[in-house]
Amino acid sequence: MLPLEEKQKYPMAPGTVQGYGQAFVFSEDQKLDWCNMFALGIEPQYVRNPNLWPKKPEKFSETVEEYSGEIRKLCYNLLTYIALGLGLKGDEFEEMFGVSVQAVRMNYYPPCSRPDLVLGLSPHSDGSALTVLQQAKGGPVGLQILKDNTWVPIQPIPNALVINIGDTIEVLTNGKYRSVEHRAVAHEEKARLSIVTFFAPSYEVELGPMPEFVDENHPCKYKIYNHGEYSKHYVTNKLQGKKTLEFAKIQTKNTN
Ligand SMILES: O=C(O)CCC(=O)C(=O)O
Ligand SMILES: [Fe+2]
Repeated sequence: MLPLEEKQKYPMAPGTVQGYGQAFVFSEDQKLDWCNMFALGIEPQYVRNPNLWPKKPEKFSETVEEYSGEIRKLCYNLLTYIALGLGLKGDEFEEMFGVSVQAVRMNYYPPCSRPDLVLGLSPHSDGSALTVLQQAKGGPVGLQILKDNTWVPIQPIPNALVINIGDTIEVLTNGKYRSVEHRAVAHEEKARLSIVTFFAPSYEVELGPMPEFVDENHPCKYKIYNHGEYSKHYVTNKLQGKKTLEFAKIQTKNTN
């Protein structure tokens, strides 16, 4: 592992999500997650901050480029099959998304002597369309998803990626496919590393439920909004379950 002073050459500035540090921290009183992150914007080029690309290890940048190129192809393939599975044209999402925004985040969860007192990463859904999550070999179970109000641990499968549906797909399908609420827990003795790719529409894209998923039995749940604004809202708020998705919800009158 790189020494701290090397990592600190690439700091995540307050209110930003790229570089080394802790994201989603908004107050002195906030209980911090037991996790160090290193995050980079990958595509399109304008989301990159070259000053944050580490010079060490020597092959880091080349490896990230190669890995991200392959994951990008995978995401486009997944979106094709998801579209076909939903009865849409295979290239529906690709066309709608424009030049998709891709970012990578490496989450390092050190061992914690009192894992019962902390969370590795607070509950949230991802603000992406799809998330591709890779877990380092030999690490402990850390990822959990919320299913029927119960946190279910996701056993890492060797050489397998975990694919999560993000908020964009939930909105586009008017809730037919829901973004998964998840969190990470720390382990008493073992460190854990996850490498997570977020794949999302271009920031200019206006999103809302597709007409195919709205009818009298399925009223429109989300408004039309700009994805760039949603992303901004997402990264400037605390991780708190699926709360950020409320940004996109059509407010129904409270009839109580
Ligand atoms: O480490 C994990 O398994 C979860 C990471 C995650 O949810 C994220 O980075 O958004
Ligand atoms: Fe996540």
